[in-house]
Amino acid sequence: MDISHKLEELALSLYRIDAVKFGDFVTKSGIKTPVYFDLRVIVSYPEVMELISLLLYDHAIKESKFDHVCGVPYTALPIATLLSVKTKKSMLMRRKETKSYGTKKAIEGHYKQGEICLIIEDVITSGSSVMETVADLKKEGLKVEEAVIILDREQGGRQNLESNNVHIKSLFTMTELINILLKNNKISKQTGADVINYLKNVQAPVPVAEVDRTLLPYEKRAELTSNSIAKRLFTIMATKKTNLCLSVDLTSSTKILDLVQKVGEHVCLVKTHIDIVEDYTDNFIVQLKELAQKFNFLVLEDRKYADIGHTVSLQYSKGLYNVADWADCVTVHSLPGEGILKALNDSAHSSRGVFLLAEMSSEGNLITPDYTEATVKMAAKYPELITGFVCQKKSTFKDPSLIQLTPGVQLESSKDELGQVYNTPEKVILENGADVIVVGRGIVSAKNPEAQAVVYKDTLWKCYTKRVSGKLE
Ligand SMILES: O=c1ccn([C@@H]2O[C@H](COP(=O)(O)O)[C@@H](O)[C@H]2O)c(=O)[nH]1
Repeated sequence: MDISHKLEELALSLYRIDAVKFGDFVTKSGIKTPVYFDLRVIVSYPEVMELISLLLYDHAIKESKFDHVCGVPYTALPIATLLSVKTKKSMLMRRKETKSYGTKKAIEGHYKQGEICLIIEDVITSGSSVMETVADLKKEGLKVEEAVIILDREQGGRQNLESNNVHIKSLFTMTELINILLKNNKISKQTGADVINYLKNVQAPVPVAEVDRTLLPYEKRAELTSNSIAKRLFTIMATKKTNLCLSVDLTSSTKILDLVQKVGEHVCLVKTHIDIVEDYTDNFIVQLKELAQKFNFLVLEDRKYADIGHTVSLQYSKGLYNVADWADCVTVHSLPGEGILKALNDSAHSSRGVFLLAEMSSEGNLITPDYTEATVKMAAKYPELITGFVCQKKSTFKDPSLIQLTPGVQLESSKDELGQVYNTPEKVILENGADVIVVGRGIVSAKNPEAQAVVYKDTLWKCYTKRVSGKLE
């Protein structure tokens, strides 16, 4: 087969069926782009599916050694199916949805530990979707050495994956595809130039050490992170225009569900202390997760794990509460050392995250600046696990891909009788760098919690927009 001729045929087919579009688009995380790929449409064109599988086979996988293929959900699933049939290698399927409370596996299909799985994907941008699939396969003891891709958007995905020891073969880079369309007069020189300029801009690395993370909008920070929960949380905040986390510190499951039903639309995150719920049942979690889906918020279990790794892995995934099954993220102390992160990294589903406690809001707490610094250093080794820090100061960390979760917030500065220190929204967002703001009793104990949640939401969002627009006094 004349590969370059066939690749040209595929590029033109993708253009013809509208899998490649040019114009003013906004990505899921709010970034403007002049080109958009939607390869979901290929399932309506069997001749294009056939050409893709032929090219992937001939160009990318004929020489590869593997026991299974696994498509990244969802667009790549039918392509993986065709390649499984063509290569006579079995297919594995990764569930993208959260497991339904302990019954379903993340990877479906028959396999043995140590076998090699080849990944199939349609388009890579940062490579994070491929990495999520790789992480789940590796947790099952499978080896993943290679991913074959139709289109590489040249936005860091190849480098990210190669640095995680996943070798990439793609049919096209974005530049190669644009050049074919230009050569065949499908797009104007101006459109081609717009795409190339866009690529130059997005490829310019963000100098992490120099950037002031607090001036970047959540949309941009969603693009920078490799942590799947941080990406979702940044995106939810940008979409729902709220950075309010409700700390639902009530002891009755009915009261919790009732409050969350009322304020769910105003929050990006609901924080639980599951061990204070007096009438806990699995059905309570089912209902909480239904509300999370309905109102598009994530759930943080503020368990503040602080034991040796082995014990924490049991506390996290066993026992009455089975936190690993339902909490999108959990809080963890760094005090016991790295073993606690190793344990969670091994037992956590790839779409789970950790907020590490680097500072606390309570008066007289024993955390020192050295402890905080060591905590931040420890987190850097686990980028896929760490969503951010529970902390109080802007200077605690620099990385814009991580989230600052700040508790101890009420509309007026004050203290409670047990040493909790409250700062105002202005102080924590504009001065202290908070990204997600935890409010408990400020809402829960209000006469009208729903109305008070709206007041907090609006005040907090106003401070954030002031911060990113650079209009700081
Ligand atoms: O340093 C910390 C870490 C966690 N928390 C938790 O946040 C909420 C705050 O509730 P309020 O009613 O707004 O005081 C609570 O669940 C704490 O466990 C914190 O306060 N400080």
